[in-house]
Amino acid sequence: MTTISPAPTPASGAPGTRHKIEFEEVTKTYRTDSGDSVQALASTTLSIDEGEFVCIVGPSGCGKSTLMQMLAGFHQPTTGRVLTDGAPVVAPDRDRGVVFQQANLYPWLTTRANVELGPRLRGVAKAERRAVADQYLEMVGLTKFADRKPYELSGGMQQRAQIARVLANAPDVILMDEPFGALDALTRERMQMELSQIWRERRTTVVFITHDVEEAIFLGTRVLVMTARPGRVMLDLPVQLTSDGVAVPELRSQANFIELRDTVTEAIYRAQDGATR
Ligand SMILES: Nc1ncnc2c1ncn2[C@@H]1O[C@H](COP(=O)(O)OP(=O)(O)OP(=O)(O)O)[C@@H](O)[C@H]1O
Repeated sequence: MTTISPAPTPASGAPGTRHKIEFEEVTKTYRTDSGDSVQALASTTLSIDEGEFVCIVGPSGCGKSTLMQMLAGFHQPTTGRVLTDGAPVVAPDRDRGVVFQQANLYPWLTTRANVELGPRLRGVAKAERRAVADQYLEMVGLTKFADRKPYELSGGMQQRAQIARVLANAPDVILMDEPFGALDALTRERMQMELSQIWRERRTTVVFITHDVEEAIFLGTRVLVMTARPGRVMLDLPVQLTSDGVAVPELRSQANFIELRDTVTEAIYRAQDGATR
């Protein structure tokens, strides 16, 4: 039976334990072009351990992408600190690979050249980087399309190529912002299975934003639900549906899956209601 426990206290590790990712009382307020302030994130303290697959859900505009962009190093917090391996995040870094909703492949490069790009920019020798690219292209089922240009690939294939490109950079942490949001239902399910498989093989720390509650529970080892803006984590649920944490399609009809889905959905409704009051 899946355990549902209340959100852990902010510093959930033992004293002196170093987490993979830490948010220490992080807030974010944007200043718009017209001079207004928009507080996207309320004070957020959160820790994520190595190998966790953390899914973040919440109402539209609640600050999910803001949280991830600070973790990626695209934005700095207004107050507080974001740390990885105990060091403040000050800029984007190849240790944190980002997969966006729309695959952002370079259109003039072949699929293989796109995947090879990271190792190439790091000065990895040609034979080695080609071997790395081919390994990941095979992993995502794109070997036959290695010499094609992105426009010759379907949306799902481009997304797989983007994932291969991120993996080829051997990041410590993979950040995914609604990576399957633009895909049709069938492709989306296939991609979820592939991602789960990749995670089983590598156990890379993953932070994954989605609007799809079932996707979050299916993939995550932990699901965070955020309140409406200014966002903060209102629910922090561990998910243990299989012994190795890997998703299989049958999970969706299990009673504990449905129970978790209802708990998370109800929390999102509460968050939305809170926003409209
Ligand atoms: N660069 C920016 N300048 C001003 N306001 C911003 C900026 N980026 C985001 N915001 C505002 O901050 C709030 C949170 O945005 P964010 O994109 O983080 O939410 P989200 O939860 O990812 O939304 P969605 O689920 O719709 O993608 C929103 O009100 C948004 O309009």
